[in-house]
Amino acid sequence: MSLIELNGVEKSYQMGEMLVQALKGVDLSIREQEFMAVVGPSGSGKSTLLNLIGTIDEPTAGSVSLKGQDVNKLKDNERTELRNRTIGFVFQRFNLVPVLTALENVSLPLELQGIKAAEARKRALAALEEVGLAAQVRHRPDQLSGGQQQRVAIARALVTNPSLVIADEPTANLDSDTSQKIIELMRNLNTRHKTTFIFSTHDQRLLGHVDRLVHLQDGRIISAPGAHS
Ligand SMILES: Nc1ncnc2c1ncn2[C@@H]1O[C@H](COP(=O)(O)OP(=O)(O)OP(=O)(O)O)[C@@H](O)[C@H]1O
Repeated sequence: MSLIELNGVEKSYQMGEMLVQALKGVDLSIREQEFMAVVGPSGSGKSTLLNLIGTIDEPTAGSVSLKGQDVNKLKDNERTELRNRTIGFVFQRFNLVPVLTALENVSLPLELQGIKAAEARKRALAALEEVGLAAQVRHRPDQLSGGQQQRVAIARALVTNPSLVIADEPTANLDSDTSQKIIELMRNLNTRHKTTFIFSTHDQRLLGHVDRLVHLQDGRIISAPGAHS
């Protein structure tokens, strides 16, 4: 079974008088454990696509299914619950809570799920060790480099054991060496945990590790070869 299935997905935004068609009929099936990149020029619809896959936005037409469930047919609270249980997010600007330490940032999603503080800290510590930040757990975001902050964000996305991690331009604010290392880290975690990863990028040099490349242009997929092709 596919983890995610998009059928005939369209997305339009009303901008005053103008209708912007961000996605114009996208069919896409994403399997468990895939490591997939979405590329395309600015404005081609990458963020729109990731937001739909992440169930944080709804299509204007067509359907998005996650684990066999048509997301549009769920009530708001059911969709939020499915999202919290299934998907982790990594952002371009890291989006860490500035006043919290790395450990507290990574513990937070677990505590929000009602997991006791001691258990949450234990799991957060293990996640931070996995991304190579054992020595920085007590640092606040402003005491970490950009690459380290993104590692904290990746640990935070993974600590709840999601099936899928969505990363919208996770390396946009990083230099090219650090960007490579972040993609390699995501690839390692993908292999080790069998978590599906979908990330968007403008950087062709980061595509060496991917199973699949989805190329968007003007709201349409222009190539989406199968895994390992
Ligand atoms: N909330 C919105 N309201 C109106 N138009 C939007 C909105 N979000 C996106 N768009 C438009 O939809 C189209 C696709 O935008 P999207 O952000 O998905 O592209 P992108 O490929 O992620 O671009 P970039 O690489 O610059 O981030 C663009 O024309 C954009 O202006």
